[in-house]
Amino acid sequence: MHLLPLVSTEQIRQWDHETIHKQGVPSLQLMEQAALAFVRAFQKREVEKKGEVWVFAGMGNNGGDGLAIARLLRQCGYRVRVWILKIKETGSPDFETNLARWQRMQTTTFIRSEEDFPAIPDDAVVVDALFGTGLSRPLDGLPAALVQHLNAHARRIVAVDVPSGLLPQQLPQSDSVVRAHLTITFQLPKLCFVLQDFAPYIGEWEVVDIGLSPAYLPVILKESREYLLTAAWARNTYKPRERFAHKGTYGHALLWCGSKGKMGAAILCARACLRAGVGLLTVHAPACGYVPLQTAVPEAMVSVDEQEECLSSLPDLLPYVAIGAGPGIGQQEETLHALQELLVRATCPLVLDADALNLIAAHPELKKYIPVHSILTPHPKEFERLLGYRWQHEFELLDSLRAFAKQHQVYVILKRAYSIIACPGGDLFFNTAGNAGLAKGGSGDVLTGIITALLAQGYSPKEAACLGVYWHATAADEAVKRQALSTLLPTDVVESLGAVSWIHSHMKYV
Ligand SMILES: NC(=O)C1=CN([C@@H]2O[C@H](COP(=O)(O)OP(=O)(O)OC[C@H]3O[C@@H](n4cnc5c(N)ncnc54)[C@H](O)[C@@H]3O)[C@@H](O)[C@H]2O)[C@@H](O)CC1
Ligand SMILES: [K+]
Repeated sequence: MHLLPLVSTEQIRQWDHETIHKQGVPSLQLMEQAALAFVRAFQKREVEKKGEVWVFAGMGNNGGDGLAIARLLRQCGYRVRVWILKIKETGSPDFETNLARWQRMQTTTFIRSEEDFPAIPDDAVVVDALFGTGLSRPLDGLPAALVQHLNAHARRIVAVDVPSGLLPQQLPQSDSVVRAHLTITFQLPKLCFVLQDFAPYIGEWEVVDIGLSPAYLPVILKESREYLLTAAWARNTYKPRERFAHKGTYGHALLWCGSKGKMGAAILCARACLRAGVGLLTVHAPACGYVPLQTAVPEAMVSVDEQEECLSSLPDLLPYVAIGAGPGIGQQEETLHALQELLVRATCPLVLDADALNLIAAHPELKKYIPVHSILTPHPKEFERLLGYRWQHEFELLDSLRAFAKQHQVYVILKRAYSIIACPGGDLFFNTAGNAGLAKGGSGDVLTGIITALLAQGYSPKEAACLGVYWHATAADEAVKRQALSTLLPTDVVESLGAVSWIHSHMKYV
């Protein structure tokens, strides 16, 4: 387990409710725990205490959190000021209690109209505690004006739980949503945190544990259809090498890749496949690839195509338990025919990438031949070609991914920042590891090699897709410790596959 469910605000409210009413944790105590968790994260990130912290609080529980945070930050030595958006007579009970506690230490200023908006100093950090998950509709009137004032004048905004004005289940359409630089959110990440359309509002984000009852987590996990991949999950899923293993234990993979001018793709893919633990590897490549492959990847066997410059045939497929196809193959007519034959004849799931996907997109009649449980690894443009249309927004993208995976009974990996893995059963997995150094030709070839290796070693297609994405990304994170984002090469990612920390807990020195 150890996957993190990405939740809706409804789910998290239900969890709050269960913790308060079934586990008997008073809501005021929960608020204090939330504030404390927030302050710990805040302290690590906002170490400068030169400027003041300006807390803007609403009158619901998010505002109550803000007041408790103000008190705790003050105790930690920050200079804190509090503004309260006064839109009604009385706030929630926990807000009122925390207001009284704060007012015993320091005064507050109430904002009743736009004339009350303060000029915000450049060195102040704004804590946005106006509205949280209780918001029911987009902001308007005075709250909307205050949000716009903060967006226009605050140099740094840290949001409590969610940026105020954001409705996590709806696209942000108005400009009355706080544009936070950092969001410190409670207990679990919300689905919108991994969606591109929400990124300008959420900024960086961090999840803090506020101590909601673990007894309720299984209910959330059961209901959830979207998850975040984590190191703990990867550690659990990864199968360590067995003492009495031999090369046959870890499968014989075939990579069907390369063409003249693109043999590098085949080489990168093959190196990644070997590093990711495959027992035996054969690369089927055009004749022009024979010497480069044998030289650059001596561990791999090479099966030579009849054609000099592009793929036109298949080897006997019987020996192989996993097949990766596509890197560097080009889109020649002969290759198209051979690809169709591969799709028809393969008896194991395939990993399909790059021009294999483009050929399928250009000849949609091929889709019906894709073996069930194959793994497709398009980047957004390739997925758009496969779909035949462009999605308008991220929620539509998620629907399209699910529908495509279900219709064709395949796993789709949408490669981008926060890659998404869509499963035929409807589950979505999100990866938040990795970095912009991966935005370079050759990164996809490495991913295909890793996933093919995992399939060959007996991982299920779902595990191979998810673990492959996570391994690739965390290897890139490891590699940038010695490289800049701009200088990172796919080769560095391959070389770092063995350096990721989650893999090493399995080493047994006996
Ligand atoms: N006991 C709990 O349930 C906990 C809640 N926590 C905090 O509580 C937050 C949720 O608190 P609440 O449910 O009180 O709600 P919020 O504090 O998010 O805001 C709701 C308040 O805004 C008003 N409101 C809603 N929509 C509005 C709109 N469009 N324009 C103007 N006013 C509007 C409501 O009448 C209500 O007073 C979470 O985000 C989190 O910060 C944490 O303290 C942890 C524990
Ligand atoms: K907020």
